[in-house]
Amino acid sequence: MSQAGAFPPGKKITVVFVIGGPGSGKGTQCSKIVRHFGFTHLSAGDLLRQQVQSDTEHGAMIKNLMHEGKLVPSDIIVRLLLTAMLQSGNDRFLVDGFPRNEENRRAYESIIGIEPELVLFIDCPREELERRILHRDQGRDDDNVDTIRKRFQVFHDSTLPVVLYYDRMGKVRRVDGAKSADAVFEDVKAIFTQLLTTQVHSLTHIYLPFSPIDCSVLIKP
Ligand SMILES: Nc1ncnc2c1ncn2[C@@H]1O[C@H](COP(=O)(O)OP(=O)(O)OP(=O)(O)O)[C@@H](O)[C@H]1O
Ligand SMILES: Nc1ccn([C@@H]2O[C@H](COP(=O)(O)O)[C@@H](O)[C@H]2O)c(=O)n1
Ligand SMILES: [Mg+2]
Repeated sequence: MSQAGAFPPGKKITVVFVIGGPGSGKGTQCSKIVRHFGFTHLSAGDLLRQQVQSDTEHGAMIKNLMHEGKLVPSDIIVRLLLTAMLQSGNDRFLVDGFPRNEENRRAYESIIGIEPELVLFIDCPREELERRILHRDQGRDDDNVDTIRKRFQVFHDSTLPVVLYYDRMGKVRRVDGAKSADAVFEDVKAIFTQLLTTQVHSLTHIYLPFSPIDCSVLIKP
């Protein structure tokens, strides 16, 4: 049963999925989008790392799966995303690093059920991805050569098919992630500007079922 009704009624919730290989720049671009467009950035990986750090019920299992570059059960990550969305009080969300596979996508549709407006796909060659991650000094347990290789395999085998699914729906906006972070954001900025302009335009064309003169028939003599 979808929890879409858990959001305040009458509030349009905008969800954008941000998908790309490990190290493609999802977090980097999401930080820029937040500053420029006022979205709430929900990093699936960060939500899971918080579970590990706070040693929750699933913390140990999540830690082991992340160390292996494997994906955690979809209901866990989807319920973490839902809780974060509801707690934020915002109505615009960047869901970073999700969905990662078909199971993620189906669990999201079943539990949250808010169709993404767009899927931002940050495309970047593998050699560049590996270079970035091995130079990234964030102390992540999964930024080692072995785990990186497994994460790449998951991205290729499980995540790219999800990008294809949304591409068939015309929802994917691809950017060249190999450019500089600022140059990538120029492309990202154009995509989000178009999205939000279209949304404002659609709101100003709300259909009124009757013209003002019709009201006269409702006024008792
Ligand atoms: N366009 C870019 N050019 C060069 N370096 C970049 C670019 N974008 C991000 N980086 C750097 O590459 C590393 C990975 O970036 P980031 O953490 O944003 O990627 P990510 O897609 O969120 O990765 P992960 O999936 O592992 O969380 C960081 O050190 C970041 O500073
Ligand atoms: N939908 C997801 C997203 C992430 N994970 C696990 O977290 C790891 C790190 O993700 P980043 O986006 O921060 O790179 C990822 O390798 C997975 O182990 C997940 O299980 N499901
Ligand atoms: Mg990231």
